[in-house]
Amino acid sequence: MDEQGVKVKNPWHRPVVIFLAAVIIVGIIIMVAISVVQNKPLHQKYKYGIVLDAGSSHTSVFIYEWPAEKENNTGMVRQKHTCNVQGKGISSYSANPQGAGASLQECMEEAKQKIPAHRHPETPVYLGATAGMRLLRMENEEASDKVLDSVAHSLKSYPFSYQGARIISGQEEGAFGWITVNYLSKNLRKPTGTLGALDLGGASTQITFVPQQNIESYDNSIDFRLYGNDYHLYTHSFLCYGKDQALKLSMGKKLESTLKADETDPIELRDPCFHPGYNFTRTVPNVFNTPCMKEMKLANETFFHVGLGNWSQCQQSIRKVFNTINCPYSRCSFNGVFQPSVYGDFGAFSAFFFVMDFLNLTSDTLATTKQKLAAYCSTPWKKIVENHPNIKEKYLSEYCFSATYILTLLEDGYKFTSNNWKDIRFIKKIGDSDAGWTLGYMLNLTNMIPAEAPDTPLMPYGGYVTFMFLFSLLILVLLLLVYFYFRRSTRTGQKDII
Ligand SMILES: Nc1nc2c(ncn2[C@@H]2O[C@H](COP(=O)(O)OP(=O)(O)OP(=O)(O)O)[C@@H](O)[C@H]2O)c(=O)[nH]1
Ligand SMILES: [Ca+2]
Repeated sequence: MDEQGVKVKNPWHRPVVIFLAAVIIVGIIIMVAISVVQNKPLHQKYKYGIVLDAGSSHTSVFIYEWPAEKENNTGMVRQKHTCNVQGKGISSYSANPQGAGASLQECMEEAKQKIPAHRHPETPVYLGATAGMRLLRMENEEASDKVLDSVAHSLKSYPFSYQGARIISGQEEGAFGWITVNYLSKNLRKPTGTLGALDLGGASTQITFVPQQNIESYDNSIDFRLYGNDYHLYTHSFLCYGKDQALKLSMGKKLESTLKADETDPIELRDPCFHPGYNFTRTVPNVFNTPCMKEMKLANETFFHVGLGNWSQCQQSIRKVFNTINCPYSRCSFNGVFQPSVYGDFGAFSAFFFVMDFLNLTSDTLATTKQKLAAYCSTPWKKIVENHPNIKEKYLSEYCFSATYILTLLEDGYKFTSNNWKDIRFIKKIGDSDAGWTLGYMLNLTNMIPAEAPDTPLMPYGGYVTFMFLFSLLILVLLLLVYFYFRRSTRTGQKDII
């Protein structure tokens, strides 16, 4: 047979094959491109929320953002921006309530810049005040109402959706801190354990965790149903046991035992919680100007606060602020408050972190922590100042007291031991969001954590794209294999004929 006859029989004519292959490849590219583009999350569409944390020592403004179509998924809300309000907390404006509202202006203007204008009207803004305002309300309810009115008036003047300014309860503060850390750690939709929350503020401190034992007091129990799981939480907030109020309590006790009411000479308060060589003149009313203590009338208006730098004596003096005598339950932390045994891992944030991080004590054993702290406390004040020229002296002078207070609170108060000390993680942030009550508060008020788990798509977006890609690749490989197979068999046929 001649060559022409063979050519006519060959169905795999080159141009046709190239054309077909090109069409298939282009088809596959289009298919993958469409699947990517069509299913891409619309990440331009973000929603926003603003929460003001009006703490006892200062106010912070938190701006959160989340993809509009994924608001019910855990871990989707993230902190976009924070702004620290200049000056002290809003409770310090009791004598000048208008000043409280005015103090928020700078940070609220910043919020206007950070959030796209077309989202302003739908962006909720909440203000929650904590222990500083709880104390002011105890002292002077009219003044605390005026301060709240002032901040409410100020917040309403912005183009956001004002949702209220109120004093949150200690239970809320503890529970929302727990929700925040577990939401950010993505613990809430998994069967794994949860993270307890330890928050140390200036005026109060909170402990919240899922206990193994029964909760014997109604006030300390709080229930949540989140993403289809039930959580039975233990929580307690100790008013007056934030680190600033605890310092006053501790100094007040020392003053009471040192000073006599008829004393007229300038007197010295020799304090083991401050560095040797530290000497500062303080006024007596400045220690007792808190509803956390009974006022003490003293002849002296001022006293010399003199440091001794003795860690173990400091701990002895701090123990006196915890009352461990009366416990009407099977077990207590202190001051007659029920507490089950601490259980599981804990995230310890705010001042727990600031203090332990500054002293490099976030990852030591309890014994090493104590040794290092003892050495730090006995370091002369002059040397401490030399070593840290850029830190405010007020903060710097208090680290020995604060860290000793933290150890005593955790060990003697909450009953952590050297065995479970490693379960405490000193943290500031999880991902890029701060640990604190504000995120949990917003998630709760915007119903962003549903009680039941939302339906999930059959396949996640990433899995879908990968599947489409691999499947297309498989088709291409098969086509190529078929092509080469036929080409070979055609050639073999030609040879046979020749
Ligand atoms: N060393 C140090 N201390 C800080 C820092 N920020 C805040 N503090 C102090 O740490 C303590 C606790 O601060 P926060 O957690 O902000 O307390 P708060 O929210 O104002 O107080 P509460 O209303 O009791 O929660 C206060 O005594 C603050 O003065 C910091 O960056 N470094
Ligand atoms: Ca706080």
